[in-house]
Amino acid sequence: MIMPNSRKPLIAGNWKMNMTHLEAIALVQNIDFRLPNKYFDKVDVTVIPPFTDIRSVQTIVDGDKLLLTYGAQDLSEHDSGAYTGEISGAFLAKLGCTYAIVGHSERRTYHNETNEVVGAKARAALRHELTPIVCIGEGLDIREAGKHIAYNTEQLKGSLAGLTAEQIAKTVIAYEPVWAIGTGRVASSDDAQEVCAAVRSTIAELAGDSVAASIRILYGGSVSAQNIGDLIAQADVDGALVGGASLKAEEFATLSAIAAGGPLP
Ligand SMILES: O=C[C@H](O)COP(=O)(O)O
Repeated sequence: MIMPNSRKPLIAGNWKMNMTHLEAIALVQNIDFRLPNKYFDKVDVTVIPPFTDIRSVQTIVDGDKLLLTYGAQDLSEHDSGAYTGEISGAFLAKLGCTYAIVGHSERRTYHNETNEVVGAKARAALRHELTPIVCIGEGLDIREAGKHIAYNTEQLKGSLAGLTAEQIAKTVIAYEPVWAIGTGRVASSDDAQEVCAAVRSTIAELAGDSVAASIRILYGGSVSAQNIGDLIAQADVDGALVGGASLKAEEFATLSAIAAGGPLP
């Protein structure tokens, strides 16, 4: 039986391919200005900028001793060597990253990343003490066919196939229905809960009840300050992977504050 666990919400802002390093500095400073330290007792907030921004973000976070963390949108499954254009987990760890997204649907779609590659990247992240945010999610055809639970369960199992229970315990899972990404068409909170609950049951099968009780499961897809309250209120939704709304400091700070249980900044 999966016992209730008080999981600290995580709000992760995936900037995707937006923001130069100069814009990144301004955005992080703006988020910090709007989100005072008191919120960080109740919510973890992280930004996931493009690789070229990470050094600048590190400088601000370290220099100003911000409680906000940061991560990367991808990493190589390899640690070093002749892999032109790739970025190693070792480099990201040295830059102070906390998280690395793996298997985002945009990587699966545009870069043909398979579950095997996603699993290898998750293991690479863990080798360097980065927390992988492992993304799964169904397309519209699967949702309309009513096969979304089976699809997501299989994608999750495939993506975590090479990981031990101890490694799974150190991951974050993000459920992002592809039809809700960047479309303004958010899944209902019931839809999000249904899949996130299935994810937790699958984690229990793979790694045991205690890991299932403690692992954080995020929802992603058109999350905004308007809908985060309903989403985070669901029993198995522990936060959000936010795209578009994470590029607006005021909205990102507001939705982070809502995830913390308020008050509004
Ligand atoms: O990683 C973030 C997701 O792809 C969601 O993006 P979105 O909030 O712009 O729909």
